[in-house]
Amino acid sequence: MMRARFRTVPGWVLIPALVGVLFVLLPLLGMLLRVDWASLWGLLTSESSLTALGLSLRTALISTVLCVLLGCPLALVLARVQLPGLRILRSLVLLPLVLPPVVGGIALLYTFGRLGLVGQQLEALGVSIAFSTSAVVLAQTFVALPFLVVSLEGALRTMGTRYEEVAAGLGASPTVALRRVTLPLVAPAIASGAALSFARCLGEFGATLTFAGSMQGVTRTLPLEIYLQRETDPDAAIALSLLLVLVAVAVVGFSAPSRRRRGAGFRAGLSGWVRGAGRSARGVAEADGAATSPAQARGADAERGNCDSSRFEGLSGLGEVPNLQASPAAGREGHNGLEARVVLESRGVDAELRADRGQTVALVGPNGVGKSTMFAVISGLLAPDRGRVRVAGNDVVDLGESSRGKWTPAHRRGVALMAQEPLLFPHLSVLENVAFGARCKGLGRDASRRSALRWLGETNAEGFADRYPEQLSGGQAQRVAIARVLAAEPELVLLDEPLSALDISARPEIRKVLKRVLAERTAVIITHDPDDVAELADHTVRLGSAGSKQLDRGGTDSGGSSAGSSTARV
Ligand SMILES: Nc1ncnc2c1ncn2[C@@H]1O[C@H](COP(=O)(O)OP(=O)(O)OP(=O)(O)O)[C@@H](O)[C@H]1O
Repeated sequence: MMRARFRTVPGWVLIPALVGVLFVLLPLLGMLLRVDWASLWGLLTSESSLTALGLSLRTALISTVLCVLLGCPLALVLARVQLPGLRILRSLVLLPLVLPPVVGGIALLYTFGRLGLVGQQLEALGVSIAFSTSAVVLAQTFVALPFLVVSLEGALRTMGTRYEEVAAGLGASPTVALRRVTLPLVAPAIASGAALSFARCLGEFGATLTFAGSMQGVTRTLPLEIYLQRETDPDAAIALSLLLVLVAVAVVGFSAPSRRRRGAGFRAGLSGWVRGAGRSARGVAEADGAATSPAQARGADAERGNCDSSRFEGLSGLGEVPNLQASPAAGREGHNGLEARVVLESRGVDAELRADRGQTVALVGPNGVGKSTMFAVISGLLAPDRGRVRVAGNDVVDLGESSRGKWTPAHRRGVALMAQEPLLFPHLSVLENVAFGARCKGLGRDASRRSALRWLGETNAEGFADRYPEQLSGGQAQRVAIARVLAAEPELVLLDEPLSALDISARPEIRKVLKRVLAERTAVIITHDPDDVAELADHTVRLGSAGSKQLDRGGTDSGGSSAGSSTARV
């Protein structure tokens, strides 16, 4: 019986799809029917066939290694670096994808041939490339490189940079983040790109014939051997073609994404994250056993983002805290908490933010006023037009007309940023995630793990140490993320709505954990939830169009003066 299910594809699409399948499979079937099965083995194991096969496999393997070595950096630059002219460079680099291979062969000949641009110099050094096995490798690499670049660049763009940003906050230099985060996360794309490149190398014909010629044992690869045999021994040509088809099927099968492969889990997680969904209210509610009715979901939405900052006015104060400008530490040169002044005109942000050492400041204000922008500048993810940021007494940013032009990279600031979604590294276990920061600081493997276990204990998450992030509920993942940030021992913790992706029933427990672990730490928390302010914050700063304002502990306007420029929109 046919199982009823929601269909996303109209039924008629199956007909042209089937024609497409037949279009590819029929010629292969036609060839299969012409195979002389009785003499197949003899034809495949003839000396000329084995020589050509061996040469093809050897050269394709070397070329694929070259593609990986050159293609990975190239894809990283194309996907991540912003330079003028990079789009044009990208089109040029990918040209071999659409160029007839014979044209590629001619281009290589006039570059590396005896009289070519580079070939002349090489000849003078006694190195001759054209019509050698090296020429085969060059021709194959030339045509196959774009396959790896395209496949990896796409994966890097889909992945975005947020995992690297988390890694930087935990103290990972760009090189460490590349080795421990980026490359493992895009490993499936590298593998499938390499498999495609390998297949392309195996099938390469036009560029090889033009640039390397067809000398048995030296440059005559399998496709060239097939072409030659077609003239003299069609049965041998068919047998070798069958062999090439089988190798291609195996390679394409390896490179095709499999639902069962672990990498697929990463990709699913990544694409969900790219969609900006994080964990949906429903998903988290199910994971944590919370209610999921539409009314509750609406309530959670209201809690999450669209909270008017005027709600904080109605809360009663929980204790008198000196206002920022009057704070004895504030404004002093030796202030060792946080002092930030940020101007970024393109986002309409001009604001100041201060936090005394060991205190938690709640940063509140309406949507779009610049709270996350402040965090991005303080943590080193975004450069302001002008501004100064001091963390624990050190200038980490000092940019402006009359300033020294100082910009400390994100991984050297001691500022850890925690976002709404936990963003645990999906390829690392919970224990490895939490040990990440300590490892970046150079601590040994065992010591890092011991420290990670201690922090997992602090956040009541030691029971998940051996699990992978995809095996955690939203609340559990957030507890692990808190442990990971604290295990990195940052000078300053920035929390950007850390509870808003959680169902409301999961929030009190995480809030309790945060209250405990943030005590005595310098922290700033962006929140739209008055409960967070009441329970976690020593001070509240509200950003708004009339300037940033110091509120007292419960969120009540304490009458403090504006912390931003009086003329500024904050
Ligand atoms: N990537 C970006 N590029 C350009 N402008 C941006 C970008 N992100 C945010 N902005 C703009 O910068 C301003 C400040 O945004 P920001 O995200 O810092 O506000 P926010 O106070 O954190 O808002 P929310 O409470 O909704 O998170 C807004 O006008 C927004 O449209």
